[in-house]
Amino acid sequence: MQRDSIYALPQGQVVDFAFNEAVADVFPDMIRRSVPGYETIIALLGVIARRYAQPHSRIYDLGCSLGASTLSMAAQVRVEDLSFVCVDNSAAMTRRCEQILQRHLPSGQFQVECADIQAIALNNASVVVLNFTLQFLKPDERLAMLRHIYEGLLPGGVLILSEKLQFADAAEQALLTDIHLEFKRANGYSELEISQKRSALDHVLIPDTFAQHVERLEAAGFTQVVNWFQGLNFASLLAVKA
Ligand SMILES: C[S@@+](CC[C@H](N)C(=O)[O-])C[C@H]1O[C@@H](n2cnc3c(N)ncnc32)[C@H](O)[C@@H]1O
Ligand SMILES: O=C(O)C(=O)C[C@]1(C(=O)O)C=C[C@@H](O)C=C1
Repeated sequence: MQRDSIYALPQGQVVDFAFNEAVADVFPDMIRRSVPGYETIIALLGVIARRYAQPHSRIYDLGCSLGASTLSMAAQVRVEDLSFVCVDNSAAMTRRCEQILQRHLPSGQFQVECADIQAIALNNASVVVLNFTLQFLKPDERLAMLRHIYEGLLPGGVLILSEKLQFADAAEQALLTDIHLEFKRANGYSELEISQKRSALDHVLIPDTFAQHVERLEAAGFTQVVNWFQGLNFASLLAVKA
């Protein structure tokens, strides 16, 4: 695995974070060292998908990056005639994702699309995964995305939504941000790497509060919303369509 050193040297002006070739090259290392619980979430996604996957349906992995969620689900799910649709608008990601999935899954079982997840057709879905992707959409476009997913889900289908959280309570926000920075230091990131990445993500990753997520999921139509994981300021919810 290639080590992430993207922000190791001082950059005159830190540009907005983008999922480009350089990020795609180091992505597995970057996300493991940045998101507390990432590996656990990936492993448990598969277990959750196993419960909800329906025969003759599709699983959508939206903002798939290198396909980690799809690989975990494909290893767990055991139903007949199930296919995976993996979508990302970064060509650097989808090119690598296609190669990785080809090595692990039968070619008829998956498709990888380079597209905006807001523009894709979505239907016959038993499971939809947004693993750290919704946070990159403009806040005023997020409800429409969830409604689109809800419409494309089969009855009994599930959306698994993982996000970085922010907190309405200033003390809770400060405490969890602080421990998250300690987590990054413990994983070998320098102060310079941490601060440059924070500037790069500033207007790009806009987190919501847990309450905003629940309210938006309910507004989109989901009846059961459950917080199944939290590691510091990162959480994952599951939302079921009745
Ligand atoms: C943090 S990564 C997701 C990680 C991945 N789901 C995983 O579990 O390993 C976010 C991904 O979402 C993609 N993305 C962001 N906005 C998007 C959009 N509007 N349409 C498609 N992909 C998008 C990015 O290119 C990036 O690869
Ligand atoms: O908050 C941070 O510092 C992060 O790095 C978070 C985050 C994410 O949640 O997607 C941002 C970009 C990278 O893809 C990996 C992790």
